[in-house]
Amino acid sequence: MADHPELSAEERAGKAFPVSWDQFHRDCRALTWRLNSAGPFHAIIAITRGGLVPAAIVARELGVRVIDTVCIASYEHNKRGELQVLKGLSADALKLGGGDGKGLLIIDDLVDTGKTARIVRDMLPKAHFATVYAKPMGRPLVDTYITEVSQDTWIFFPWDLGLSFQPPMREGAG
Ligand SMILES: O=P(O)(O)OC[C@H]1O[C@H](OP(=O)(O)OP(=O)(O)O)[C@H](O)[C@@H]1O
Ligand code: HPA
Ligand SMILES: [Mg+2]
Repeated sequence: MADHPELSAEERAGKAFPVSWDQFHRDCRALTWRLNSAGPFHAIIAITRGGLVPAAIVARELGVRVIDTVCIASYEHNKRGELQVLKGLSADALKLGGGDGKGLLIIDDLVDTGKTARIVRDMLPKAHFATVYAKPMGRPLVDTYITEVSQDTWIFFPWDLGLSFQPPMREGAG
């Protein structure tokens, strides 16, 4: 190990914000309530992979049946790597959005630094951009979100969590 090992994004974040499946489902429904008045939308564009889960829930609630993906990888576990666009928008979805994204709904699970959002916004400048959670740096790039957490918070999504023993809060209690 190096003398000064680089801190991961999660370690830098410091605070933990774990989200259960129930909570996530409720937050996605709350997001849909807000989006309902911003639509109608011709199609949903999910930013993979984290955007796939909220996109499925929102699509069900709004009755949207055309769903495309923009596949972007930026974090390897909790370390940020180079942003990579692995797959762009399909020609069909681009056409539905008239070339500039009008009437399309882009969905991701969260916006953190905003770098992922910036790439997709540049692809579809007139699309509506929604995330379930937002941190201050990325928030200006999002049109609709539900919960803001501080920049030094790390959000743990239910698909990355499992049940485990929790020691009592008071030291020595048993
Ligand atoms: O605002 P940013 O700093 O760009 O970070 C936000 C992005 O990071 C995460 O995706 P990640 O690249 O880790 O891939 P995943 O969705 O496949 O987990 C998250 O799902 C967002 O897409
Ligand atoms: O807070 C976060 N949680 C999970 N994935 C992330 N990717 C960027 N920020 C986060
Ligand atoms: Mg993602």
